[in-house]
Amino acid sequence: MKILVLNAGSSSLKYSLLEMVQTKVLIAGLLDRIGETGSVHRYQLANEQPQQVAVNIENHQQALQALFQLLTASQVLTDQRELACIGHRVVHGGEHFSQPTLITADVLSQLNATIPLAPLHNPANLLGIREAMQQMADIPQIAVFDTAFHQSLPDYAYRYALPGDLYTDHSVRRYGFHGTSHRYVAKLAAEFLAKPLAETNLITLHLGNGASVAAIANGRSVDTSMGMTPLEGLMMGSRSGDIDPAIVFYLSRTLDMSNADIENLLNKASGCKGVCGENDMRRIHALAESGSAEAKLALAMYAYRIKKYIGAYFAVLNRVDALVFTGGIGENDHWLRAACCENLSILGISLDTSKNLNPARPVADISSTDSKPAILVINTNEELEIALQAQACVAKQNAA
Ligand SMILES: Nc1ncnc2c1ncn2[C@@H]1O[C@H](COP(=O)(O)OP(=O)(O)O)[C@@H](O)[C@H]1O
Ligand SMILES: CC(=O)OP(=O)(O)O
Ligand SMILES: [Mg+2]
Repeated sequence: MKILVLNAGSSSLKYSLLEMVQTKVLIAGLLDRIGETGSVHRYQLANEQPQQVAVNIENHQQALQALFQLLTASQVLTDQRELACIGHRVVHGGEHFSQPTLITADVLSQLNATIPLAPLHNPANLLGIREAMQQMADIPQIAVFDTAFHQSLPDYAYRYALPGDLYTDHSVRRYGFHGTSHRYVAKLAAEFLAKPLAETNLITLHLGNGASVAAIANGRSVDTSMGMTPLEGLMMGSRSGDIDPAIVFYLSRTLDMSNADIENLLNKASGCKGVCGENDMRRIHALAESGSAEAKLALAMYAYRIKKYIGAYFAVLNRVDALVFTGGIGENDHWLRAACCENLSILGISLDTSKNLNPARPVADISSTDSKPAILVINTNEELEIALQAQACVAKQNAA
């Protein structure tokens, strides 16, 4: 049984084709710079070297066509009908969607209504869905939401201290994101700790280009750092994370910046990029090693903010079975993991320096024997989690 997972961004299409019986990735790739000059199709077939092909892709329609040509040519999918379903990553599901959902015309129009909540993400996700429905009308298409796992937050965690009608009439609340990843690593963590997920308390740190923390009580998300949009919370590659909202008025009033300028500043030119000019963590370390004071400051700020959330979520959870590091940075950056765990003996956190240097894959405990919580490094797999959830959704539909 094969499932195609699509993650459509405004100028990119990420995909994975999975064989579900052996849970094997047959091919995974990325078409980027859609609609710009110099599009590149990067992909890797199972057990082969990564490939990179220059292509001319003007829109998402052409991107999907190029993808299907490649799937056929490389013989990983000879006929669309081999697909059990297509799983789509949808960043924002609003309050309506807390489960993976079979996409119908009705669902599409409800998804359209979420666009004002996620203007930077959902329009592109929907473009990918529409195009896939055009080109593969007979294959069930399932939406899997980044927000879904966090629908279990209690009201005192998801409400902002704003007038009530902004919530009741305008849906202004914390939603949280990266739920697919937080959920996936939570399952693996519980398995590793040999505890039922429903009895496991965790702090999961998803640290990639976007970054978020979740407090998980008895297997359910009870708080998370991202908010109504993926801009709140931790300092990220190019997003500011938490700031005083009054800075926005100051920028508008004093620097005469437009809403669009400020939105762009906070999303694309802030975070690590704003502080040291670089958003890729590997390059930030290289800059810091070559003596850049700004890069050192960015690293110190990045780790400091994570530590503050760890402290806060200990207070939320009371008992923490494990701290989980995941995402490109969480999985690979031993310096950062050490910096986040430094001087947290008050919480019983104690890292084993040598285990931290080279953790086993896909799950490793890098805590020292006297640490109270385990400290786990877990490779996330959002594509696999989306495929598993899409598969379960189709099975439920078929049973109904
Ligand atoms: N070995 C490494 N050391 C430090 N950072 C790394 C390493 N490998 C990848 N990263 C960082 O991971 C980040 C990307 O994370 P990833 O989860 O792939 O992003 P995305 O959110 O786009 O999926 C980048 O900042 C990259 O520099
Ligand atoms: C929701 C979000 O922040 O996603 P990403 O990390 O992929 O940008
Ligand atoms: Mg990612």
